Amino acid sequence: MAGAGQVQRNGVLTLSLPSLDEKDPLFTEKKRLSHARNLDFTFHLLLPSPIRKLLLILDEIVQAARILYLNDVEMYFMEVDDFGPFSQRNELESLNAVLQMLISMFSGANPHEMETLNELQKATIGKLNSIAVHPSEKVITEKVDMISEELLLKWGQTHGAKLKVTISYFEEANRGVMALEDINVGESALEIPESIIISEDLLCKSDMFKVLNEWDGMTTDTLLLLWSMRERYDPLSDFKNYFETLPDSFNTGLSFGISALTVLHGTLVFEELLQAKEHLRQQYDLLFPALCASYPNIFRTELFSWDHYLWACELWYSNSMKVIFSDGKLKTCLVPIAGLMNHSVSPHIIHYGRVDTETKSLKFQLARPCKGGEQCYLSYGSLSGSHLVTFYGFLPKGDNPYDIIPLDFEVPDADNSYSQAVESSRTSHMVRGTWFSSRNKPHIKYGLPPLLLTHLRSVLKKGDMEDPSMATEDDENEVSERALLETIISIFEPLMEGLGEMPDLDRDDLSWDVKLALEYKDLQRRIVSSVLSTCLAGLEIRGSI
Ligand SMILES: C[S@@+](CC[C@H](N)C(=O)[O-])C[C@H]1O[C@@H](n2cnc3c(N)ncnc32)[C@H](O)[C@@H]1O
Repeated sequence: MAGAGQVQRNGVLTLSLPSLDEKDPLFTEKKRLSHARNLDFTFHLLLPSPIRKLLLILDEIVQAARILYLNDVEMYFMEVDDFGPFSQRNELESLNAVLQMLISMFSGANPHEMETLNELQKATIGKLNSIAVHPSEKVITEKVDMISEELLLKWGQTHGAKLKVTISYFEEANRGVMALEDINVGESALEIPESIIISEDLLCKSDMFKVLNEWDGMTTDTLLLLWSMRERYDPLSDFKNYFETLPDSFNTGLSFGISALTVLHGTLVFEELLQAKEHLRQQYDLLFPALCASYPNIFRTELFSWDHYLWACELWYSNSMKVIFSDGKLKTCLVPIAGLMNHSVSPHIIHYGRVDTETKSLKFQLARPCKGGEQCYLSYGSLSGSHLVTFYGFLPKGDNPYDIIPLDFEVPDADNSYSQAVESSRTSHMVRGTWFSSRNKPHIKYGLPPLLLTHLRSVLKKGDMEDPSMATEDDENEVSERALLETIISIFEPLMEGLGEMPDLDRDDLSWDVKLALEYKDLQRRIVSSVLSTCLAGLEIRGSI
């Protein structure tokens, strides 16, 4: 998306957000939505304008930016008369785009324009500061051994890393990074030189690369995995300081034991975990013991066990980032120091994917301010709880808007009348906790996604067509609304039964994996229960129960 503001000399200030990107998979949807809402991405301001008017225009600009930066889940759950905010991620992205647009206009602006831009910038920063965030976790202050982390920081700084953060211990997430001073929007909390980022570029220097390049089916990702398995134990590694800060075990879902898996039986993540683990085991069996037998000097048996392989997989799943390097190539990499940042649904940093070609460093710039002494959080992406449990081994605090339960309906037969009755051709739908829609938005009906309701109404309408009644239109609407709610209940009641009763256990005595599995199941129950409650409340209003 390219765009900028533009200052004109005739008392009109033209503000332009980036235009819609045709490569965006949601391009058509976003175009339709902005038309339907009468929103443009260019705004003309008559100068001078009273502050009240400026703030009204700013609201409109933010509304347009929200559409520009919607992702597929946010778009799916969007209600007809809901203008946002849609999520913290979307809000941060939108407000930062507005800020960038304003900043780009300062040079070349005359005093009147400058005054207006200043007012708009102040109001945008005010909006950023007022985003409700989940409180930062507490730093553990008692003496914790941080020798390897301190060595890592020193090593990074000698290689040119610039840091406004340090490494600390936190209650839930183990290590994380803490701001040493107040850091403002746009400032970098960390700058990591490209030269100390671990990527495929290192592989060509390795003897592994020479022998494995010809190995059937070898990919760069597998090469990186194998490289890190050996590098971890190499006392002469250039990245010794980095490897020494890594934990002995990662505790992701891929390491769940039988008891935790038993807890998860009947949930989505259960299948996801089994499949992921099975896939990794197959990959391992394709490589070992063959590699150890063919190249015993490079692949020492004791370093390439299944447990070591799983450790390396968990390392890359939970710690790697995708970054565009200064040569323009997108590479999966491990970024020393920055790899210690934790994820939050209220992150400070949302974009960190491109090496700055001037400084040849990866900058972690803040999208919202972070106070000195607080943990500085990253966004790992718009990830669901099941993905976070499987590949990262945690569930974030606070409401995660991407915690969805997918619902796949059968594809209607193309040439029967049923398919014509189904207005939406979409067959994959989803729900999430209805608290996301109902909170502060009392006009929203049921808190269930409009696309799902439309789909089910169409299916039910078809059912009625086969059995035409003599009822009036009002009666019909009332009957179909009840049928809709009853249908949703009939989908979700078995799901709730499948999740079973909450066991009455003292969780402090449980192992990390069983605790996490129970936490995940609680979350699923909360989501399903919110859907059932909203439908039951709807039926009650209609006097049906
Ligand atoms: C990139 S590392 C971050 C550094 C990590 N905390 C450590 O001490 O090595 C990612 C891992 O940190 C943990 N983590 C990240 N964000 C978290 C959060 N919000 N709550 C709990 N654990 C978190 C998870 O174990 C995850 O797999």
